[in-house]
Amino acid sequence: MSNIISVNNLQKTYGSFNAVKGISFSVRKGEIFGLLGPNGAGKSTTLEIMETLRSKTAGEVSIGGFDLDAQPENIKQIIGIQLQSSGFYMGLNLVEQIELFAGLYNVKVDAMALLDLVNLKDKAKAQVKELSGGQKQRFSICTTLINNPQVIFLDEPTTGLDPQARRNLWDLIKQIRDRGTTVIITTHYMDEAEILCDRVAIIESGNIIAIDTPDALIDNLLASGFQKSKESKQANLEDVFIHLTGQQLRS
Ligand SMILES: Nc1ncnc2c1ncn2[C@@H]1O[C@H](COP(=O)(O)OP(=O)(O)OP(=O)(O)O)[C@@H](O)[C@H]1O
Repeated sequence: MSNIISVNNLQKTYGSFNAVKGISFSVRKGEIFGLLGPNGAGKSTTLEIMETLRSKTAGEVSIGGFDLDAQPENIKQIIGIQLQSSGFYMGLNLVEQIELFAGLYNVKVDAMALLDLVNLKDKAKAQVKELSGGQKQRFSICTTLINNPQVIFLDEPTTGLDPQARRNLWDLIKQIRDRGTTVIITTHYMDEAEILCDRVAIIESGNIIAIDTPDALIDNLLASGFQKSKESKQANLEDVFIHLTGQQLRS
């Protein structure tokens, strides 16, 4: 698989504080790539630099063959960025929001088809403030797709969602990947990363300390002699919750 993103020796300092300390990684076309790490590790900073929303201190970034320093406008054309609720316009319904963004991108979209993809067709005439948390997240992911991007960036997309809404969102993100879009995601949830991500980079204090498939990282840990102190059960409380509250998609 060819690389669609390449980051080389990326650094970011805020005053005298080194938030990102010279990280390098590549993202393959069509994969879901996770940036994992504790609070303050530098995930959002890295993501926002790639999204052209934040300046970098040093290093090179290329996306879709375009150089971040020389061709940021070309990069903007081929990426999709997730807006938070505050980025939406009051008083417009979902279809109108999509059409507004499409106008800004100067592209034509089938708003209903996009809403159908994220299972929000029945909310077409609703306003963002009338959506549940999970529906808001699905709509915000929907808006990343308006310009038919090659890469989308999702910053902690499932934070605050209930287990079913999270699983629905995972299915949606996989569906988007399966359509050929590369997905970069940050998350604090390791179960999410394990299920969703093709590869992950673990960032700590501005450095990448591991990068691989979740499977390979787990196998490496086991090969080092790691053992859990307690045998784990075949199901957990989340399985109980999902089983009791039903698997159907919430609307
Ligand atoms: N605008 C800023 N000015 C100064 N320091 C900043 C700024 N933005 C981020 N930082 C610092 O840079 C470090 C990395 O922040 P960043 O938001 O990238 O971390 P993160 O891994 O996304 O964390 P979280 O998981 O909490 O979102 C943190 O120590 C943060 O305090």
